[in-house]
Amino acid sequence: MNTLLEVSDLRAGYGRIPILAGVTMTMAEGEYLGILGHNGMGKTTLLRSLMGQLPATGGRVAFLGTDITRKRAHERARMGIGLVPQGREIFPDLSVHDNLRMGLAAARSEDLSVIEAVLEDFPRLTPLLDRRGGALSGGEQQLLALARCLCTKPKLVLLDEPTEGIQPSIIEEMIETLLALKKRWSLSLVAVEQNLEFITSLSDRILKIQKGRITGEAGREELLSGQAGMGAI
Ligand SMILES: Nc1ncnc2c1ncn2[C@@H]1O[C@H](COP(=O)(O)OP(=O)(O)OP(=O)(O)O)[C@@H](O)[C@H]1O
Repeated sequence: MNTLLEVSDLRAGYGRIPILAGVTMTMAEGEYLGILGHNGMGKTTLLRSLMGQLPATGGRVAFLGTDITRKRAHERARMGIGLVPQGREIFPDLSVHDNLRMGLAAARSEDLSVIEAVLEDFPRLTPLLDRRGGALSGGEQQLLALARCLCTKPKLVLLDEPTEGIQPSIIEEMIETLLALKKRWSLSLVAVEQNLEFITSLSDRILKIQKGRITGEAGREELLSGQAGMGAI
């Protein structure tokens, strides 16, 4: 498998406050990578930094062999990186269909067949296409945010705490959808989470983040057997 993402000693923060204190990690094309960490450990900061929304103050990020450390978010989006932010950030006053069209517009596309193709993996959204985004349940909004991101045809999706405040039945559906996407679209994923079950069901590998650094890999067996709960992270 080719290397998709190579992050070396990445540093970033807000103003003078350093948050990422030298993140180093590598992932292969087609891999689903989970990153597990408590509140405030830098998970969102890492994803924003990988997306280019937050400039690196040190280190290097390479995507498919190209150095993207200084590239801005829209350039990274064009290269195939998509972010589904925490809190979803859908457009509440636009219909579900128009939200998806905003995804297309972000990719400078008018090809509506992309929306149809994406909807095949999101049957729950099809009967809701005319409904206002803001009138969807939290779980439906999360599915919409993911579907909208897919309309940009990303190779790599960065998913920020998708299970936050969402019913278990929709979490199950999200896991099934993401696993189907992995096969059908050869998608790669970095998901940051605090939900152990979600991350273990989905990920090929799970890394632990602590105080802005990757501190090691969490074994899936170990996590599933409850030997290494969040207390061990
Ligand atoms: N815009 C900002 N300005 C200043 N500090 C920030 C900003 N955003 C986040 N921080 C700080 O950076 C640190 C890491 O935050 P981050 O959101 O990356 O953590 P997280 O692991 O995603 O946590 P959570 O699970 O609570 O979302 C925290 O101490 C947070 O207070």
